[in-house]
Amino acid sequence: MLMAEQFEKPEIENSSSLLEMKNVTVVRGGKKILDSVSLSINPGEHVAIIGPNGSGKSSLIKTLTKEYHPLAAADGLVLKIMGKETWNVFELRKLLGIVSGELQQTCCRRIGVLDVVLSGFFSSIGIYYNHEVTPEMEARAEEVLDFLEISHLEERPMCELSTGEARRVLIGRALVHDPQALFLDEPANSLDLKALHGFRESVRKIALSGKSVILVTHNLQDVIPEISRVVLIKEGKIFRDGKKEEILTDANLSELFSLPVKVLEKEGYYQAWS
Ligand SMILES: Nc1ncnc2c1ncn2[C@@H]1O[C@H](COP(=O)(O)OP(=O)(O)OP(=O)(O)O)[C@@H](O)[C@H]1O
Repeated sequence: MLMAEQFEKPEIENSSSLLEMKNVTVVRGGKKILDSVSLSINPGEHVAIIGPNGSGKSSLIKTLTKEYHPLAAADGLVLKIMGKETWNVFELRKLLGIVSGELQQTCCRRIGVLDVVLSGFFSSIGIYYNHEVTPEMEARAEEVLDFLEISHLEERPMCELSTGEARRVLIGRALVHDPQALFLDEPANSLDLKALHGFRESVRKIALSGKSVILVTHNLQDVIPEISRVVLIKEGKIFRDGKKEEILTDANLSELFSLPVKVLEKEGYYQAWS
């Protein structure tokens, strides 16, 4: 992953924090969907944000990507990403590689895999007449496909790929611009066992390469062993935050999901039974 250094990047302040949120409240449809959220994540840290359906996980990501805006009037509001409060949205989205089911649906068109990966340079979906794709960009896209072991898919259209293959291509799109962090929103939904295994191995490789992996999920099975910190979110509030082993307990998960839950750990992976 050396060639990424050749590409122009926005100036990032020398920050000790990848992400700093204090008192972030977001209101949508007359309801607080994030309620005084305070969360700080360091560069290189791998974190799982876990919560039930409707707890505010996607809203948290949308707040980071400036799709949702916090209530400016909140006391002591801080929302800094890589030390900065104000961002050009396109630059920001390049620096935060985001992979979600929503993005996968948007990309499910007759666009070739290589173009989808290249479009990560332009924060677009597909390549258009005004995009200048350089040989260096193509080489970088090929390098990313190779890193993710999906070079054989390069010429296939996205709409013909399996869910697992498409998910990995979107990781490639997110990685092509060498982001500081990879944000995965419900990444393993609808993957079968083999696809799940391949997907986890790719994410583990990225985590070990030094990038932050921020995983947002309701499924404990998605939590790769490299993740050491878990944040539980319930009804738009941070409910627990700490070391994975201390947070993923029967008591915490039962309270989070409002039903009796048993947590099992095996070889660094977790599962919840109810
Ligand atoms: N634009 C919006 N307008 C109105 N309500 C919204 C909006 N976006 C989110 N919400 C509400 O905010 C709450 C949190 O939604 P969010 O999508 O963040 O949950 P989630 O934890 O990602 O859920 P899931 O696991 O089902 O994807 C839900 O009650 C949802 O209906």
